[in-house]
Amino acid sequence: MEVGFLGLGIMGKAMSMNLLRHGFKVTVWNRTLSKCDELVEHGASIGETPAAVIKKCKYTIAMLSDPSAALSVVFDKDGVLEQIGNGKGYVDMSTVDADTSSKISEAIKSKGGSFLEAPVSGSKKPAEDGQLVILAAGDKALYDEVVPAFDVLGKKSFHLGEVGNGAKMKLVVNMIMGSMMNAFSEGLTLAGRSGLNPSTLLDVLDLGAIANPMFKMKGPSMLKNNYSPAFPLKHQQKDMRLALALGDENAVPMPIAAAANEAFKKARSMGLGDLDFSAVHETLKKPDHSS
Ligand SMILES: NC(=O)C1=CN([C@@H]2O[C@H](COP(=O)(O)OP(=O)(O)OC[C@H]3O[C@@H](n4cnc5c(N)ncnc54)[C@H](OP(=O)(O)O)[C@@H]3O)[C@@H](O)[C@H]2O)C=CC1
Ligand SMILES: O=CCCC(=O)O
Repeated sequence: MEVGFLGLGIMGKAMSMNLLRHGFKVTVWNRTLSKCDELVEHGASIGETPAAVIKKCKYTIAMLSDPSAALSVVFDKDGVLEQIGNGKGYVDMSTVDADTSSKISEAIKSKGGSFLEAPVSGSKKPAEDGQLVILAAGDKALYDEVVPAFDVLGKKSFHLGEVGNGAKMKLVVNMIMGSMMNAFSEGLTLAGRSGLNPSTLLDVLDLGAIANPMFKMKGPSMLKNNYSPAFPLKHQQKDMRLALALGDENAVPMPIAAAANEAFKKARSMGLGDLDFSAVHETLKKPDHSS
């Protein structure tokens, strides 16, 4: 199967590498074109623009940072819309809001192409290992056609109905995750400041009812102040912002998510946006008055 891939950031690189490893022919494009080189070393071809990738491939996947990137790649000069048409499918796996996804869907369909949104749960390691959870919605015929790619990228894929449902599901999941990360950070800090060993807290948590893979994976590196990015904090804050907007639309009070969003904003203001989202932990540290 031949696929195009637009966006080779942390996730896009791991996902396209995985497709290549499983025998897919992959044509890649990235805004910073030099990021294509490593993929080419592993057998990928390069498309000079998103339009060139769409022209070459029957199916194209996108994995871009945010709504403005997702819209730009479709609507701008040399973008997806210039070459999409009958018999071509576009699968946007970026995390965006339902409105953005619907705008892209309408534009693609108006040119005769088919569209699927398919954001994912799971981070860098699951992307490398093909263990993502795929939250697809939109054209069911396209979904059925790209299942072989989803089977390589993920451990499970859902088709959630009409366009927008995948985006909403993803935002709800990440809203919960961002709130949990803040509670976890507060707990680690409280343990340390009140004279407990935070490492022992990790062991206790892991044996109880709130044990989860995120605490287990992130806890030890947070205690070492290691925030090497798997899921960049700026993207987590974008997801909190979009989830809060969904809460506004539906009149759902979300005081916990709102507080978590403020903490992620504070972390961004401290210059931590490109670090892992667990760097929100740094917002709780005492300022250093030693100098
Ligand atoms: N990292 C993670 O754990 C997960 C991330 N996600 C979501 O997946 C998406 C990608 O995340 P991730 O790979 O971590 O992000 P990165 O920041 O690593 O990569 C972002 C990608 O978007 C591209 N991009 C940004 N702005 C534009 C633009 N205006 N026009 C064209 N391309 C642009 C970047 O290009 P360039 O290289 O030129 O900057 C890069 O390829 C996001 O929506 C994120 O929320 C979902 C699940 C997990
Ligand atoms: O959007 C990012 C999700 C990260 C994860 O599910 O571990």
